[in-house]
Amino acid sequence: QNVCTPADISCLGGGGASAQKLAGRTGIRLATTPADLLSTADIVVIAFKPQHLASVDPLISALTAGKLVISVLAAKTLARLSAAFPSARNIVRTMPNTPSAIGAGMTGWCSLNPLSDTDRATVLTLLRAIGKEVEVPENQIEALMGVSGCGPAFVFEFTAALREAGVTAGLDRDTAQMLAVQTLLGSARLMAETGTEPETLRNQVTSPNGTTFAGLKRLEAHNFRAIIAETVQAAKARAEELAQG
Ligand SMILES: NC(=O)C1=CN([C@@H]2O[C@H](COP(=O)(O)OP(=O)(O)OC[C@H]3O[C@@H](n4cnc5c(N)ncnc54)[C@H](OP(=O)(O)O)[C@@H]3O)[C@@H](O)[C@H]2O)C=CC1
Ligand SMILES: O=C(O)[C@@H]1CCC=N1
Repeated sequence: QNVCTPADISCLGGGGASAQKLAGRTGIRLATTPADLLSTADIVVIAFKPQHLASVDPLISALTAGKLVISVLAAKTLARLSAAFPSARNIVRTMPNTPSAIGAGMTGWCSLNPLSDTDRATVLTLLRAIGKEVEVPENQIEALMGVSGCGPAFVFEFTAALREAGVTAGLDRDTAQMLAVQTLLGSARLMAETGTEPETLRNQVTSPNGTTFAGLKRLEAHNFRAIIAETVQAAKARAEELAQG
């Protein structure tokens, strides 16, 4: 989104090929060691798997002194991050989602200490470059993870189910896939661009005793909303469990 240039960014992986590929694809600099990575950095984004936090602590803890650390690690609390990066000038815990890859992400975030005006502006610029952002109290991050962090997977599963239902109903797979994806996209844009409640838009599709009504009755009979509530609750509960570990 042109908020910075590739020359402003350096990356370091964990010994695999991902950082090299990223650098090759984007033109950002591939650092050779944590010291090389962090010597000129002011902001450090950590994006490895949560279970790697313990093993990278000794390498980078000291090197983050005075820097702003931004974490995307699921289930790693600000207290845990603060223990790992005790001399960072501040720490931001984020929960992004995969649509950020195309600038349509949704990121929830919170910070260890109130952000300075400069750091807040930087954080907002970075997060808005990949989609929308919302600041939430840390005790809401697990709930937010259940809705928007894991949510894309639930939406993809719904899309696949809609496609398969189309195939069962007599469509070929490619046509059913196109219908399902465009229906999701169009419905999401209609909600986002009009700001209208989904229930109102649903009602606008539903003629009395018509075809949509017949379909919605089946969703209700199978407790669609209860299933979704259980799904989000399970993700939230697992996130809370992992945060304890
Ligand atoms: N997937 C999602 O939807 C979401 C994921 N997250 C969080 O994002 C993080 C990354 O997840 P994801 O992208 O799926 O994971 P990936 O496995 O795709 O990426 C992990 C990255 O971490 C690097 N890495 C591994 N070990 C180290 C190390 N010791 N030091 C530095 N880098 C290392 C890997 O590099 P290499 O190839 O060199 O090993 C790789 O680039 C996780 O913490 C996850 O909780 C948060 C929100 C949503
Ligand atoms: O499943 C996970 O652990 C990560 C966190 C949110 C989305 N994916």
